Amino acid sequence: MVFQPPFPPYDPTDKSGFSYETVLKRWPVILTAIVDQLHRENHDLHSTLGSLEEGTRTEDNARIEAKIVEGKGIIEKVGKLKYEMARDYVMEPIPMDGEAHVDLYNSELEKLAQDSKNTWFKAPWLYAECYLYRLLRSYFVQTTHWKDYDPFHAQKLDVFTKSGPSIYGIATIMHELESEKEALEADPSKLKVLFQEMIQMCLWGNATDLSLLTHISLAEIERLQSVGKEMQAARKEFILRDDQEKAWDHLMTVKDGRVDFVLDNAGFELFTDLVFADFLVTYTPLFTSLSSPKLIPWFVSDVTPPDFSETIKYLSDPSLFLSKPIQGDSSGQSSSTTEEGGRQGHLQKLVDRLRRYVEEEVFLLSVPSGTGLGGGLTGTTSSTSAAAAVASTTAPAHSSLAEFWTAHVPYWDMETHDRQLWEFLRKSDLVVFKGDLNYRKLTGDVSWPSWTPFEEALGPLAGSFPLLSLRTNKADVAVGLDKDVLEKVEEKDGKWRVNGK
Ligand SMILES: O=P(O)(O)OC[C@H]1O[C@](O)(CO)[C@@H](O)[C@@H]1O
Repeated sequence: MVFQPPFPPYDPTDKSGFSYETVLKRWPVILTAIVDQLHRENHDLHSTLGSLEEGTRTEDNARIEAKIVEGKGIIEKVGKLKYEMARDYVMEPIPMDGEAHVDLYNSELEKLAQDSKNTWFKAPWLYAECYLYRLLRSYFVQTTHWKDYDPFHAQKLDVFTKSGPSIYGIATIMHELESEKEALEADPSKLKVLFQEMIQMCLWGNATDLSLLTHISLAEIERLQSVGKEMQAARKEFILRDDQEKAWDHLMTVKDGRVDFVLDNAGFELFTDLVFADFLVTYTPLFTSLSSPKLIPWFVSDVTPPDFSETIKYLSDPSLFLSKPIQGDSSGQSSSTTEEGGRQGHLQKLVDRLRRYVEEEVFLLSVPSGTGLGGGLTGTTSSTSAAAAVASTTAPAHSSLAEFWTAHVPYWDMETHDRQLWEFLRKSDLVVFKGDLNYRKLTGDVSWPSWTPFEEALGPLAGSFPLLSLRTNKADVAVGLDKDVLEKVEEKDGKWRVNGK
């Protein structure tokens, strides 16, 4: 039985909504960026060919030429898609490309056709956006040479390299906290304050405005302890709600427990997720942290299995960040060498610990190591399956743990659509859903009145497992607000639903 919410889904037929703006302006930009990226790749391939001597036609040449032709084919498809989208054409069925969910997406498309909602400006936004990324994936999967290509990879890496200052800042905070470990462990109430600060840090990792990250230190923790809840609330600091306090109390008592992260963006946000996981497995009795990536390039910047390994690798490579200017440094002067070395040392220590957690399978990915795009194993597979440690007792086959996240299905239907995954998450001690899209899927992206309690908006998922949703607002749906708060926020900032602040 699928859940029927009492409100309609957001869709672009409401021209004042964010989905209209997205279909009209934002998706075309994303599609154009893919075309530009492919042109660049093809140009590079041409240059490679050009640099080879006349008459040296090798197998490699033939392969490069074939890849260029296929690249042109994808460019044409993306261009056609952009044309049709702008003109509100009917959305075509996804071709049988051998990867997940073709039938699921296409049968939903047929249902939408019955109500004449199977076009770009009429389909529910959540469905259409997920369909878009799945359709794009089919263009690559159907080729021989671009199957493993992530058209967003260069963008993800570029953003990551610009996050150096925030990454170093957090590494230094973690370093300082480590030196206070004894004081923290001796006083669980300090750890609770730290938990709420970690949630903040992990939350703002999802924002575009990284300046909202706070500085955490033992002194700051003690100050927060001393001012108490009312003062914190008055200063608009984030405080734990009662149910979050209960979740914390549970985490502190559970033995060999597991925290799950349903990941969102690669790079800096993934780094903050790993730091939060590091805090949880280091300071609570939690034993493992299992992260769920997306199996295909998704919403531009989401973490795929190759991104996960790459992030850990690049964090160890200072050259990636060191050339970048320090954000917020108005002096225009670069930091001193000693300072640089100190920051580098703090990051290295943190990264060594993260690496060790990965090696010791304290940090697990929900797919085997070496999983490539689409879920297949790449040639670089290591013998250990990352999911194996968990799988040995509790997990179903890896694809069941990963595929659901690239379906369009609201999470209230998780039990119906992917019972194995639902059962698996039921054994988790905390499931952290990162980012806006996960929030939209948790609430079904329907137009709930904003004072609807979060639990109600979760539908039948409520109570399945302890969950924490960390999202900076990038879509219209928002629930769980008191009416007076809603009124104030509407007055203060007309764009609060979508501007991520
Ligand atoms: O990375 P996040 O936080 O999930 O954001 C993705 C969100 O961004 C958007 O593209 C809007 O900015 C939404 O379509 C989507 O919900």
